Amino acid sequence: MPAKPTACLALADGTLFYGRGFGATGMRVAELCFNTAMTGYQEIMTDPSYAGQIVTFTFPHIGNTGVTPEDDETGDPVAEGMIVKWDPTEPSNWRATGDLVSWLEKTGRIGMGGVDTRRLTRAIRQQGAPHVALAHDPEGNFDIEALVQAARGFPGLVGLDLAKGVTCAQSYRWDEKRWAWPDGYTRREGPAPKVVAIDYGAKRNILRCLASVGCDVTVMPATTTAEEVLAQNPDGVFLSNGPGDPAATGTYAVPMIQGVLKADLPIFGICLGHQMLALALGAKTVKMNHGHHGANHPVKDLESGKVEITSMNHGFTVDSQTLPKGVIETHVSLFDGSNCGIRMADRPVYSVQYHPEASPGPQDSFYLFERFAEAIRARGAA
Ligand SMILES: NC(=O)CC[C@H](N)C(=O)O
Repeated sequence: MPAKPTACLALADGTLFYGRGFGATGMRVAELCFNTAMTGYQEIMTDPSYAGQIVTFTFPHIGNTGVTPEDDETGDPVAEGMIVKWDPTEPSNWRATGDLVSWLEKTGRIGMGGVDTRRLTRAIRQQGAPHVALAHDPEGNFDIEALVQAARGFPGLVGLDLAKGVTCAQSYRWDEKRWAWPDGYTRREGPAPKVVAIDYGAKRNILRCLASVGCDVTVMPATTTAEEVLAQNPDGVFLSNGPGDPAATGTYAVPMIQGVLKADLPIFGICLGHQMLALALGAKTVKMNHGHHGANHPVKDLESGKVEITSMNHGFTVDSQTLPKGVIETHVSLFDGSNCGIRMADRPVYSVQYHPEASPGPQDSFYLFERFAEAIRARGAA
């Protein structure tokens, strides 16, 4: 710790953490979470589901592999800032085109190093994801009272629809497949079943996974109506991940999903998409204490008995007690028993709370994309 810290994190309860600032300067207010992934900091920072949040990385070495535009899950970082144990070092990776610190500076995100992230993680677990203000000033001048007040002024994520801020402005086609050595990204070609993917803040790797299992993907904005979706004549509909409170985004997404359900098409949802499918089927969602954010979360598939190690990023959850008749709980978290998947008993409509696209994380759950493509083909699509 230098004589004069250049970054300060103020929690709404008045707890203060000091460290070394890097990246952009200024102040950000947000909800604070922690992520336990050992790799993939760039994918995490650019995951649109992190809108309104600052991420504490429990893995101490962050920044070692630099950054590359190939690993962006969307255009620029979406998380408001990052808190790490050690200051980022010079990157060492053949894929790197830049370093983490310059990238944060260029894209207006604050970083803070030199923090006892174990103590901070414990505080997050004990308090529930706190509201915080993170300030970076190279001169080290902080108005502590103003920072604590700013943290207290953050409205929180409950009731917040953030999907409209991160969705695409217009529909577009997607044909890029998953990254594979030695060719990197390649493109899907030829006739294929048509999938409409509703973008509530979709991670690019989800779209790549859909293309990799042979879907012709059209991405549509969050506020698209059921009529507009069905006018595309899709063979299947995908509901993406995204930030904020599913109940708030659900005010317009749920009527769309219910309209599409009437058309009896295969539907697949991930994370926010899972939560909103559950809402559309009549269940309820609730805010969790500190959520699940990491790449090491064990999930049990209740139908096969198999355990998958999954990637997670969510602060809300589906209350499985509220699932209506005809909707089956298919997956549960082995950390806390919370709901991790549902399906309709009588047709290929299903969703998971976790991230089968990984990015970052293990790829145990890729079979869910294959299952979606099979369900579509089983109904006679190209
Ligand atoms: N990754 C996501 O889609 C997150 C969903 C929702 N915003 C949550 O925090 O629970």
